[in-house]
Amino acid sequence: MIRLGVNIDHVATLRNARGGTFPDPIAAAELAIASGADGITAHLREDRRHIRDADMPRLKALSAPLNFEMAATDEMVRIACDLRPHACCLVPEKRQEITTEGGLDVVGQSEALKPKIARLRDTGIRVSLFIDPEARQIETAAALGAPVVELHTGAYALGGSQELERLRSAAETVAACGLELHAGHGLTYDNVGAIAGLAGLAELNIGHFLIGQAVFDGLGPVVRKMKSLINS
Ligand SMILES: CC(=O)[C@@H](O)[C@H](O)COP(=O)(O)O
Ligand SMILES: NCC(=O)COP(=O)(O)O
Repeated sequence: MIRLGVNIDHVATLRNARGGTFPDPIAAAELAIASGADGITAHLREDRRHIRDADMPRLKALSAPLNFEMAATDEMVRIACDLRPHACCLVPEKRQEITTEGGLDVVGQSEALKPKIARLRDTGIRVSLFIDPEARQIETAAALGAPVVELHTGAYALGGSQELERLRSAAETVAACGLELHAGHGLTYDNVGAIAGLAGLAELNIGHFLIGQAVFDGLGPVVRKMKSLINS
């Protein structure tokens, strides 16, 4: 069974649009879990544009594991080590970007990442690195001691014809390096099938599409449908 992590960031985007407390991302996470989500993913961005600090302990208290997406900054490492979520996924961040545009350059930033990964691991947190599907990035992730990589599927989702082959080849490298394989970004009902077919895939993290489609069908049915698509 491939696990489905439901990313609830964009429930918080909607909440923040009016500056109040509705809709509550934690209530959405509870509904997602009740509908079959195996975990909840939340990205505490440095600019707090969607998920806010006060959301994180409430998400951690839920019955499914929390995957805390974060930039590899001292501030975020401190917050994560205090919170102790099940997992932390280190992602790149640019202040002006609309969404996470690419993977973390673990090759270029390996020296800076090494102590942060070690600190998270020493705290008992499972560390995942959100990277592009490139052999050098995967091999460096393994050398840095990260047990998991999440391959960025954004370029594939935008329709790059070579991208599925890159992801397939990357999945082989992930297996050869002995890492656990996750994937996500930009996935929908229409494009998830080929990604769910990647050899060795353990987990998908999906957010924007699920929250958008929930406007039409409701979050429970949407989570159930995605869960059945990824495991069919
Ligand atoms: C890292 C990632 O792919 C998702 O968490 C995504 O970043 C959702 O948040 P944004 O849409 O703000 O990027
Ligand atoms: N890490 C990817 C993620 O959590 C969800 O990305 P998206 O489905 O919101 O594009």
